[in-house]
Amino acid sequence: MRFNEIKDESTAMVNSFNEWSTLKEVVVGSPINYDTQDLELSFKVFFHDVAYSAFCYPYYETNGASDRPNETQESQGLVTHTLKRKYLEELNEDVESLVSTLQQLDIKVHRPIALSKAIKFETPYWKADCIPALNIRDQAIIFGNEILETPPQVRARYFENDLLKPIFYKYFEQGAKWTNMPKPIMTDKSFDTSYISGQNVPAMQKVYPQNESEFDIGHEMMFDAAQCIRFGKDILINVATKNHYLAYQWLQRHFEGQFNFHMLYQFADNHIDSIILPLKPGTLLLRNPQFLSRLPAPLQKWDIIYPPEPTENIFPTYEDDDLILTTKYIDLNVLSIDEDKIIVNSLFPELIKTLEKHGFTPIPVQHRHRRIFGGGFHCFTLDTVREGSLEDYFS
Ligand SMILES: NC(=[NH2+])NCCC[C@H](N)C(=O)O
Repeated sequence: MRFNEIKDESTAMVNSFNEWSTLKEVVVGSPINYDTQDLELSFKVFFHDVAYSAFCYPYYETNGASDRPNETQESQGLVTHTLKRKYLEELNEDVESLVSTLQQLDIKVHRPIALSKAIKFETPYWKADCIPALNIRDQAIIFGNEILETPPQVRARYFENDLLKPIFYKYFEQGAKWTNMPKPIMTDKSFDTSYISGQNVPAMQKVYPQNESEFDIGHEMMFDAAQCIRFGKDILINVATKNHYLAYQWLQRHFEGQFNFHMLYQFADNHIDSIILPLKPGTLLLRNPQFLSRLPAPLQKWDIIYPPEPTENIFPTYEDDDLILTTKYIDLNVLSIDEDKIIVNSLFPELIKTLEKHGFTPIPVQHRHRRIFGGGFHCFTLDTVREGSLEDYFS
């Protein structure tokens, strides 16, 4: 029997074991039609660390809704935040310049399907507004020749990876393994909120109400790929909740004998690629010395580069009704082209200087609205093909 093949001979075999080996192919996310954020439980839990104060009082204290001009409450109670057009247009310009920079470096760039319009969807359990495949680091990771899709933590991202399917099929045709972790039902009770309540958040029930459902099955596996950092055979994995812990167990069993997972306990609420990024074997970018003693022993012997403390003036000035979704450390989220060249935000020249001092060659690209759209260059990309093979950097 013969089937039509969608083989694209110029696409190579998926091969990526770490964050720094010479980059050959990469997926760059698309911000098209990123208009809306649903301010519901999963979103608020996910962005708690940074956005908590923005979501909360006095609006939610009183009625759970908001009177800000760019927020609306639909009849079913879903509060949505509308992102400003200007930010989206400027973001799109910056993403396009990232794409052309990568192409000039002779790297093959794949793009997801762009969201053609705002899409509302519902599962048997809840409703959401689709988010485009922009922060594509978050829900997929490459382990060698395997594409692994992780189980979403934000409801609006449930179908986001569908926008990557044409790319994953191309790699599948080239021989990639392709695995999905179990998808969560995601009722309110699926979320372990102990990380948040552990911080003594007042009025937990008001801000993060968890209603009962007949479909409740307890805490589920929910976890993002961006909670992992790859060092060949060894993988760091941030675990802050029971939801993450279940995923950690899944990964250990699935990759037993292939990869070692080193748990970092509550390094952050979820993603760690604005805290730690290895730049080459023996050299690590680390947000600050507080994290050093909590790293696996072999890494504590590496050369550590601490980025300069970011100042507010490297960010655009935002208005009261804008939702800031990242810490000021987001520009640490660089993308390595190889062991020398690194794509760095041109708006953080102090970081560029620091990297130059350590012998790297930064390639500046402008990225203005990283705090509004929740990601830097590492978040916006998925490095599907890098040179090299499985190696042990820890012994
Ligand atoms: N893969 C990502 N989307 N990473 C973004 C991490 C941002 C991090 N939570 C911070 O606030 O600095």
